[in-house]
This record gives sequence, structure tokens and C-alpha cells, in this order.
Amino acid sequence: MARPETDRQFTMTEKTLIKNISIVNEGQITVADLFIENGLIHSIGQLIDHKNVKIVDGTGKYLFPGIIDGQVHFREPGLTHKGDLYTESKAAIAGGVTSFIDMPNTLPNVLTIDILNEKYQIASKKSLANFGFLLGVNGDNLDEIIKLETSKLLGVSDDGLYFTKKGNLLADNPETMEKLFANCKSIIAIHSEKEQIVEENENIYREKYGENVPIEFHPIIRSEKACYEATKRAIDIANKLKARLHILHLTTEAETHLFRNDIPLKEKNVTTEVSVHHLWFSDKDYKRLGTLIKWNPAIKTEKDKKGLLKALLDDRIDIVTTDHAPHTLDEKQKSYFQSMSGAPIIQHSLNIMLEFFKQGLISLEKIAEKMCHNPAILYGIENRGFIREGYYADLTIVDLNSSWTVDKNNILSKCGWSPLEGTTFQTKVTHTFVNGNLTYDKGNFDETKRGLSLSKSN
Ligand SMILES: O=C1C[C@@H](C(=O)O)NC(=O)N1
Repeated sequence: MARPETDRQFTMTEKTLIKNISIVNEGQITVADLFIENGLIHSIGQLIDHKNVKIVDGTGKYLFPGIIDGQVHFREPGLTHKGDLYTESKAAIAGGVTSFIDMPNTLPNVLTIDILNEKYQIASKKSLANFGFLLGVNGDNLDEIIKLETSKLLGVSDDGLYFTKKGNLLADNPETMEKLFANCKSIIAIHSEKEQIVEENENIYREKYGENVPIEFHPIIRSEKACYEATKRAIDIANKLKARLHILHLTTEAETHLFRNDIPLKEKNVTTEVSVHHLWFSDKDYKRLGTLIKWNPAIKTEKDKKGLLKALLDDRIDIVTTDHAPHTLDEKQKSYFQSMSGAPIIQHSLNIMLEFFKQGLISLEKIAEKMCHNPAILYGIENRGFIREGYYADLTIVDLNSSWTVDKNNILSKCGWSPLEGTTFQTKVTHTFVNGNLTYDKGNFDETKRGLSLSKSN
């Protein structure tokens, strides 16, 4: 099988034979051996006999393609007191995530190709996982963006830009959106909330409670209406202009009905995702966790949570992401308006989905589809996301019968806390291979290798 053209630096990785493992891939679970050579999956089959290789006994364990997380905020450059490309990629790998796509709301915002290239440079030196970056887009750089060869970009996005730069957001400017959608050839990933509606709601509650609005009102302020109207309008414009639209982190049951499941993912021009926290938490959790679970868009009701899972299972929702967004505890534990939105969660995303499996709510094959195969298809990522001979050996081994509890001592994200502290998971990631290198082995890291930039298939 031909080696992918993108990179040859991993020819030095050790040859490894994973023996007798249940391989979860492309709708099937098959017990087999898998041989890794030169960073790639060399062969899959029964009893492959190789000498002088590292052996990993997979008996009783499950092998997934490495998770591809389509939405993260690793904070570098500019916000590295919260997290950086080294620390957050390390947390990712402990959670079985081998590739990530990072959003443009770092500092400076990623509004030019130079800044985008700088992020790739930093990641190639620091990231333990494979990486891709979206170029930021808002009203200010729109004219520059549409002059670019956008088909070559992994994607463009407005996500999170409102944290560092007010005004000119896509969701509030349909004319800007139309111009972008008409001229952009890459995927356009948008954060879909109408800020005007949110601001009106904020004013109502500020008048009533001052700065100390109870957090329980967060999903009423960042309301279903704000989400639904923004998503509906974006889809209508995308359909009219034949743009390739991706709605990030869907949060309401109402919005799920705007998406189709009667065509294959490859043929969709409008796709969407759910982030794990919107499947795991609901508004019942605000009382217990307060602003620690303040996210934008907000965690909504039990009905929304159930509706999101239903839409994930019936393929109206295409992928699962984390929106991993570390902030320090100080930044989180503030009054309503002052508390930052977002939380670290990448280390536990596979555990969360496997917990749903344990509850009989989703199959292992569906988890692989939504966390591995579909992100690769959706972003057009070459030679990753599937367990196939000739593909990169990005692989995650899990033990489905091993309990552990999240606490401060086992959290790897730089911010050092998690909204999941005290949660016991019944499954454990035991090994993570990145480009054939056993980067994570039962709690120990091999930090000698760096991840590769994700390349786009045509
Ligand atoms: O979309 C986003 C961005 C993120 C962040 O903190 O960067 N936090 C959020 O709550 N939502």
C-alpha cells in the first residue's frame, strides 16, 4: 500500500504488533491483529507473524481509529495561561484523541494567512497530536478572505471571535454572510446564535438582577430562539448560494429538525455537530455546578439533551466534538456576566460516549462513526479516521471494564480543573498511537515525537 505523500518523518517509529484485539471500524467489530510499520497501518488479519517488534496484547480490549476532534480551543498563541498546544494536546491524547481542529479565537485572532501559518509552525514544534487550524472570518477580513484560494483551506470559522473582538459577527450580518457564502469554496463553520437576541435578553435580566444574574437563566438568555433563528437563516442562505456550511455545537432539539439524514454525509452541503457536554449535562446541573458549566451556546433542557442524542443516532447530526475551551478557575468562578464561557473536556470525551454505550444508548460502531470516520469525511482529512491498511496508524485502545474517577490529580489540561471532577467512568483509554508512535501507554507518555498537520484530500 502506498505511503501517504504528506510526511516521511515517522519512518523511524517502532514496528508494533497489536494482538488479538476487537477492532471497531466501519460498522463492524472484528477480532484481529494489526501490524504497524513506518507510522502506518501495514496489515490487519489473523496471527500475523513478525519478529523483533513491540507487542501490545489487545485481548479483551477494543481498538478505535484515533478520535478526530473537530472543534477545540487550545489557546495558543496569546492565551497560554489557560492552555497551550503542548498541554492540551497531551490531555487530548490521554483521552484517545489523535487529531484536532483548533478555532481562530486565539490572540491575535487568526484573521490572516500569516497568523494561520504561525499557528501551524508552533504546533509542529509543540503538539503531540495531529493538528489543523481554521482561518477566522468576520466582517473585517471578508474581502481579503474571498480573494484567497479558499478551496485549499481546511475551513473558515467565526467561532469565538466575539470573545476578543466585538462587532462584525457573521450571525448578526446576513449581508456579510451572503457575501462569504457566495465566494468561499472551503467549509464554513459557524457559531450559530443571534447575538442581537442574546443582548436583548441580557438587558432584561441585568435590569432585574444587576451583575448577579443566577446562572440558571443562561439558557434563557442564550435562548433556543437565538439559536434556532441563526441556524435557520444560515441554512437558508447556504442552500440558496450552494455554500458548504457546518453549524458548530448544536444545542437545541428544535434545530435538529433543520438537518437532513436522507443523503450520505459526502453529499451534504449543510452539516452539523454536537459537543459532548451538550449530551452529558442539562439545565438540572446548573444548581450543582454553577458557572463551571457556563458554555456558549448554553447547556439547555433535558428535552434538548435527549433530542440531540436522537438526532446523532439518526444521522441528522454528523459528528461529535468537544469545543474543549479551558479557562482558569478564577476566570470561571465569577458573577454571571464576568464568568468566562467554556470548559476543558477533551480528556473525557470518549469516556462520556462510552458511558452512553454502557447505558445501552449508542453502539461502539456508531461512536467510531461520529468521532472518527465522519470528522475525517466532513473536513476531507486524508488517510485518517479509519482503520485501513495504508492509513496513518492513529489508534486508540480502550478497556471497557475499568473504573476510574476524575479528580484534580489526573486532569492534564493546564487549567487543572474539570466540570467532571468526582465523576466515575467505567471505561479507560489505555493506549494511544499517533502516526504509529505509542504516545500514550497506560498513563505514561512518549514525548519524543510531534504530531503532523492534517492534510486535505481532494
Ligand atoms: O464557542 C465557544 C468558544 C469557547 C471559548 O472559550 O473559546 N467557549 C464557549 O463557551 N463557546
